[in-house]
Amino acid sequence: MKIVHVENYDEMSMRAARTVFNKIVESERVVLGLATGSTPEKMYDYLVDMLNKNKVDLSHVYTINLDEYVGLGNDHPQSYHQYMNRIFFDRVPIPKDHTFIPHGDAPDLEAEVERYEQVIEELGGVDLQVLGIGRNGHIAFNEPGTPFDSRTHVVDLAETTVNDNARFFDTVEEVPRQAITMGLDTIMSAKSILLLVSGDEKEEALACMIDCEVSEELPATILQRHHDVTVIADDEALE
Ligand SMILES: O=P(O)(O)OC[C@H]1O[C@](O)(CO)[C@@H](O)[C@@H]1O
Repeated sequence: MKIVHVENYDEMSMRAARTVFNKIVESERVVLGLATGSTPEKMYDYLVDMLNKNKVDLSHVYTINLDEYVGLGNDHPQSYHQYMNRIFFDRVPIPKDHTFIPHGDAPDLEAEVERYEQVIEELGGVDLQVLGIGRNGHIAFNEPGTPFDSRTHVVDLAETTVNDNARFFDTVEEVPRQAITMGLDTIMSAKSILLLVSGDEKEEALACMIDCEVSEELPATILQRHHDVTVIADDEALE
């Protein structure tokens, strides 16, 4: 695991954007695994600037997102579909039919998780997976206790996650209690992983991810077993 220690959120975002940009321009075809949440927001801003300034053609780029809330339709303002449109897809010339996110309002959730795994397989797997980490050590929406061999599945969100994500909704009652998420084994199948960590509220989870024994109680520890993980973390997260 390679740890890149940066000063602050801005530098983390710039470095991450550069890594994704380089991957895009150096590849003939690339599948990016994308994350949502607060952490990657500025990375997307920088990436949009870099792609547009350099007039990069994106017809060879495919994206597959980690997760989506159960019960939110693709048009719901707090859905990850809308987050991705706002922050990235609507701002760059990526073909919309190259972008994939689970459907949180699918009538048959089990069929939806199977469909999503099939999509990943048909794309040929993820080349570069961008990840954040939750305060409780979750990656994507894989909460503590999630089996390491999990593929895309439906999860019950931990109370801490519901509370943490309440800031994106008007009230905590509006936060969905379930999500569809890529599993830990799905994430570990990515060829390389870029984990972004910023802020002192992530300090404990990050320290444990690096040093604790690998355990399903802190899902991110599984990354210790991946052969190509780069962590970009700022001062506050590493202190
Ligand atoms: O970046 P944030 O908003 O702190 O979230 C951390 C992680 O939590 C999630 O938003 C899920 O709760 C992940 O998608 C994200 O990587």
